[in-house]
Amino acid sequence: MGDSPASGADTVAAIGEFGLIRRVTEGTPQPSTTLLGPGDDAAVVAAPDGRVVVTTDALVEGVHFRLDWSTPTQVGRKAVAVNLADIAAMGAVPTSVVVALACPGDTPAAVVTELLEGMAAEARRVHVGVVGGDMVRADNMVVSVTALGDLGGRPPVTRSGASPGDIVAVCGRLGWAAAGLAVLGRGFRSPVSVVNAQRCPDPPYAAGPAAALAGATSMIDVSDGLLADLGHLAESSGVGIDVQTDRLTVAERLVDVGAALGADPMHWVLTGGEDHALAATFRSLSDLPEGWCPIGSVVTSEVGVTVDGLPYEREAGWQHWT
Ligand SMILES: Nc1ncnc2c1ncn2[C@@H]1O[C@H](COP(=O)(O)OP(=O)(O)OP(=O)(O)O)[C@@H](O)[C@H]1O
Ligand SMILES: Cc1ncc(C[n+]2csc(CCOP(=O)(O)O)c2C)c(N)n1
Ligand SMILES: [Mg+2]
Ligand SMILES: [Mg+2]
Ligand SMILES: [Mg+2]
Repeated sequence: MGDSPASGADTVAAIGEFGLIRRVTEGTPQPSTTLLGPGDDAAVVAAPDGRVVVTTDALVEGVHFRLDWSTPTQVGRKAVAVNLADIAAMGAVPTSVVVALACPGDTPAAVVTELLEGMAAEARRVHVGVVGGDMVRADNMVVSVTALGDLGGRPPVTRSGASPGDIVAVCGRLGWAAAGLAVLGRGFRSPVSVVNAQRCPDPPYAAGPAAALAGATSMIDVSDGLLADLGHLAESSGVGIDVQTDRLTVAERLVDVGAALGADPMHWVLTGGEDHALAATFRSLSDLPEGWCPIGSVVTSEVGVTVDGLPYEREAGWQHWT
């Protein structure tokens, strides 16, 4: 599964760049919004409302995933999912995905094909195609995805539209991937529910456009941690946000894992990234679409995020390089 380099005929180096491209693109079905798919210098995709939403995020082996923790399929799914979550966080629906893969030459070709199949599978969940990509040599694996999306005629839901008096709400899981990371980091492989949440998120894609339709005033996906990402909303909007911990449910599974590892599960909920829940603000409680839960409010205090009215003393979320 990638932890022992393959030798012989079926490595990336043996098949070569163009053989590999043929292997992963030929015969791949495309949805009707793909007007011209992989194989030319660029793809052509429909942009139904004349505007295109575009986002990109890269996953790096050893930083975002380990091939002894996750299958190539899970890594591929995750790489696409984190990007589709950013499209959803704008209130858009995805229209297509392009992918880039860098890996060493002794990577088994099966690792590459499974990874790309995982990407295509996650894209298929939202009825979009992988319409192009790139494959290059590198010392470590890097998977980079660009996703395009469509606003369906609505304005984008930005990070900057929250105002005092708004309700802060979330849709999706919080703390599960962080619990999974803690489990994997200690060398365990179970409970599988939290470990799988770390291996690949299950973002509530449809909740983004639903929030937009319901009049969400701002929105973000939780990639780095709830407090860290609400911090981006607060800063962009120039507001304060207070999170009420009695509004946050800590799943029984997280309580159990926290007890087993001597960790505080509420800390995972407040600061764990990688579940890609959506967090948004709404003018009133009655605006919240199904599946959204109120967790706090936008306040007039200084710009930033508080927890139960107080500053949070620990790290608010993940930061590269610190
Ligand atoms: N090198 C860059 N050049 C231009 N814009 C960038 C660059 N890196 C990040 N940005 C922009 O900065 C903003 C914040 O980026 P960030 O990666 O933190 O957002 P995100 O993808 O929502 O979070 P995450 O990466 O944790 O999933 C985005 O609009 C992104 O496009
Ligand atoms: C092997 C391994 N070590 C650590 C982590 C934890 N981790 C990595 S990136 C990130 C935040 C989102 O990143 P980004 O801001 O780049 O989207 C988190 C919580 C992991 N997933 N795998
Ligand atoms: Mg990003
Ligand atoms: Mg985001
Ligand atoms: Mg992102």
